[in-house]
Amino acid sequence: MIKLGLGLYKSLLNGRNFDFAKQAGATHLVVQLVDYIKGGGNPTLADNYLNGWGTTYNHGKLWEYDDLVRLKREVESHGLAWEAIENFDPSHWFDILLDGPKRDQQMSNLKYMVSNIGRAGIPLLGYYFSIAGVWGWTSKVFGRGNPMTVGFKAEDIDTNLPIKNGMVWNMTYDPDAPEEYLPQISREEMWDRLTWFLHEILPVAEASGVKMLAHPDDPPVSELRNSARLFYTIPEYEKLLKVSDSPSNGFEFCMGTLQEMPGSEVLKTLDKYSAAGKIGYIHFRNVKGKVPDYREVFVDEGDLDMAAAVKILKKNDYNGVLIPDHSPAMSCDAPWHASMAYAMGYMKALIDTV
Ligand SMILES: O=C(O)[C@@H](O)[C@@H](O)[C@H](O)[C@H](O)CO
Repeated sequence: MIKLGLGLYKSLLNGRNFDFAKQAGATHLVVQLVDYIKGGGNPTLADNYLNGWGTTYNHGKLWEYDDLVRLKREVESHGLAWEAIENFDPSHWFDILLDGPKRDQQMSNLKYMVSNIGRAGIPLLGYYFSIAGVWGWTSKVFGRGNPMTVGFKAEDIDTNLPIKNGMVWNMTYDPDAPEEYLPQISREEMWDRLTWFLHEILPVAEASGVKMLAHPDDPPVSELRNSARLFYTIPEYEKLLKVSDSPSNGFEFCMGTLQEMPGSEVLKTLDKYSAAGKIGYIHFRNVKGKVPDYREVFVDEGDLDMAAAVKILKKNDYNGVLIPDHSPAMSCDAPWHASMAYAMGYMKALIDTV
C-alpha cells in the first residue's frame, strides 16, 4: 500500500506538527535532523542564493540510540510511524565528502549512527552526496495565484562562484577556516569518494536493517561551484546501483529533481525502479521547465502527470512513503503549513481513488 507522509525539519519536530501531519492524512514521517537556517522553518524559502543554509554546530554530537528512541516514542504517541531520516549533518561527514583528514574517524561515526538508527527501528536513511549541495535557487513569484516559489535559471546566477573553505553541502561547518576556496573537484574524484563511502557504509546498513537512499542533484547540473555533480541525469543516477547490488543501496526518488533533468523520462524510471524495489521513499513534487530554467510549482500544476505516477506505483504494489518535499508558499499566515496541507490533500485523494 502506498503510504502518505510528511517531511519535517528539525525546528518543526514537536507535538503540534505531529498532530498537523496526522490531520493532513499522513501516517508516516520523514525527519530531518540537520539544523538548516537557524530559527527558520523552511529552507526552501531562502531568498538569497549566495547565503548558505547556515552553520552547523553539531560536531561530535552523534545521533544516540536513546535520543532516537525518545523521539520515536513521541512520534508514535501521535499515531505516526517514523519512516526515514533525511540527510546527514555536514558536521558528521564533511571530510568524507571532501576526502579530508578526519575522513576515517567520521566514517566510523556514521557507522555508529547507522547502527543506532537500525536498532531504533527506523528503516530508511536518505543522504545527498554533494559538495555544493542544494544551491543556486532563486525565489520568485511564479505560477497559479502568484505564490513565492524557488527555481533555477542558470543565467540569473554565477554557477562558478567558488566555495569557501569551511563550507560543504551548502552549510558552514568551520566558520574560522582560513579565507580560501575549495579546489576544483572532478567527476572521477566524486565517484571514487562515493564508491568508498558506499563500500564502507552498506555492510553496516545491511546488518542494521537500514536502507541508504541517494538523493539526486538539486539543481541537476553537471557542475556547480567548481565541483562535479554525480546525479544530474537519469543514466548517471542509475549508475548508483552499479556501485553495489546490496539491498541497502537505493534511491530517495525526488520526482521534481528528476523532472528538472533535460530529456528525463521520470514515469518510466519510476516504473522500473518501483517494480525492482529500489525506491525507499518518494519526494512527490512537481515543476515547470527543465535545466537550465525551471520553477517549482503546486503538485497539480507542473509538467509531470502525478495521477499517472500513482497508477504506476499501484500497479507495482509500491509500499513506500510519498512526501510533498517542497511546495510554493501559500499566501497566508502559515505559508509552509498551508502548502503542505494542500499537497497532502491532493496526494491522499490520488492514492485513495486512482
Ligand atoms: O526538504 C528540503 O527542503 C530539502 O532539503 C530537500 O528536498 C533536499 O533537496 C534533500 O534533502 C537533499 O538534501
